[in-house]
Amino acid sequence: MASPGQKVVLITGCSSGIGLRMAVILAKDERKPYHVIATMRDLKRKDKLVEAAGDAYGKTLSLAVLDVCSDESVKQCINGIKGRHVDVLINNAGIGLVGPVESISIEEMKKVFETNFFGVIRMIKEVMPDMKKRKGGHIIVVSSVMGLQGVVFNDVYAASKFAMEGFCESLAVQLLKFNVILSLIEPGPVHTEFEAKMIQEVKQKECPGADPETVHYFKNVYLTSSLNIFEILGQTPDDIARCTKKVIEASKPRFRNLTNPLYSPIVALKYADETGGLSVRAFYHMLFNLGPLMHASITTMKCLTCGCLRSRAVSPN
Ligand SMILES: NC(=O)C1=CN([C@@H]2O[C@H](COP(=O)(O)OP(=O)(O)OC[C@H]3O[C@@H](n4cnc5c(N)ncnc54)[C@H](OP(=O)(O)O)[C@@H]3O)[C@@H](O)[C@H]2O)C=CC1
Ligand SMILES: CC1=C(/C=C/C(C)=C/C=C/C(C)=C/C=O)C(C)(C)CCC1
Repeated sequence: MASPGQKVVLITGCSSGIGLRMAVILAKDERKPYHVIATMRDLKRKDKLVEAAGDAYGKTLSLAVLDVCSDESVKQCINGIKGRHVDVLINNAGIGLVGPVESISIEEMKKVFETNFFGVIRMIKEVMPDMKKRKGGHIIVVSSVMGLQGVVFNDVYAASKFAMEGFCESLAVQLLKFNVILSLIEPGPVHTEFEAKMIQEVKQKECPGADPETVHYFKNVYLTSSLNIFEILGQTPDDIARCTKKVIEASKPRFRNLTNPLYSPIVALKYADETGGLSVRAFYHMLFNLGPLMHASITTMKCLTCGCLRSRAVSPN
């Protein structure tokens, strides 16, 4: 239970990856400003979290069951919290989906929206009314760079994150009137089970209904580029957790928080050309024409962002 003065932070999807590291980093803050309720849909998956939490487990970190796809589970979890009081709600639980659209069933697509979109809304609907009454609270949503810019063969996943962004952009305005803050965290590629599941999905999927040429682009061309991007630009779950902690602790938290400055130029293409042609053509070129040079072109982009190429251009020495 939270001690007086501690903020109650509830996080969804803490069995692995970003949610797990967020729970641990917040619970292990030596000043003990937080009581973290780390939730997961299946407590059988708690061991990694419990081990990483160490001494904090049972003190500044407690566990609860929560499946974001179930009204009952969400209600039960929130009703189990003293006074239903949540200061910071971190919507982290999410699933990926890759593949040619022709080969994905509508049921599979709905599952992605049920988790990534309705799962977040279900949480917000349960927690927000109390925050509005108290005139305080912070809702964090783990979106993605794919909530701003689509990526080939991630059509449905990107759509679920775009939907979330639209929902949050609209809601943030109303919430401000009630002193409730809403922030989006927008990571690029992060090394978690999400990446491993994506690789497994590409390798294992038989892609029924998709033609051989499309399957080749998915299994060979996309997978190679995607692995390159994870290798060159990938962040760790700790990077995302630290960035989120800063957002929670900021005196004026930002609405949008892109966590990876190296990925920003890829998102920026969209805003550089309002017709949308620039990003579509650039991604086409990177994917289908650059092939093995993709690695080099992303490294160049990275160097442009970090400044080393720019400084070399200014000073030839
Ligand atoms: N990794 C990446 O490259 C990026 C990830 N993101 C986003 O970050 C968030 C976390 O993903 P990440 O840590 O990378 O991936 P992981 O697969 O490691 O973690 C996802 C977590 O969500 C949980 N989850 C899935 N469905 C439900 C559900 N119905 N109810 C409750 N929990 C559920 C999983 O639980 P279980 O163990 O039970 O499956 C798991 O704990 C997601 O929203 C993802 O979209 C954003 C940008 C990049
Ligand atoms: C293939 C490919 C790309 C891939 C980007 C990837 C793979 C991004 C992954 C982001 C993740 C995993 C977000 C999670 O929410 C680019 C760079 C757009 C350029 C065009 C070709």
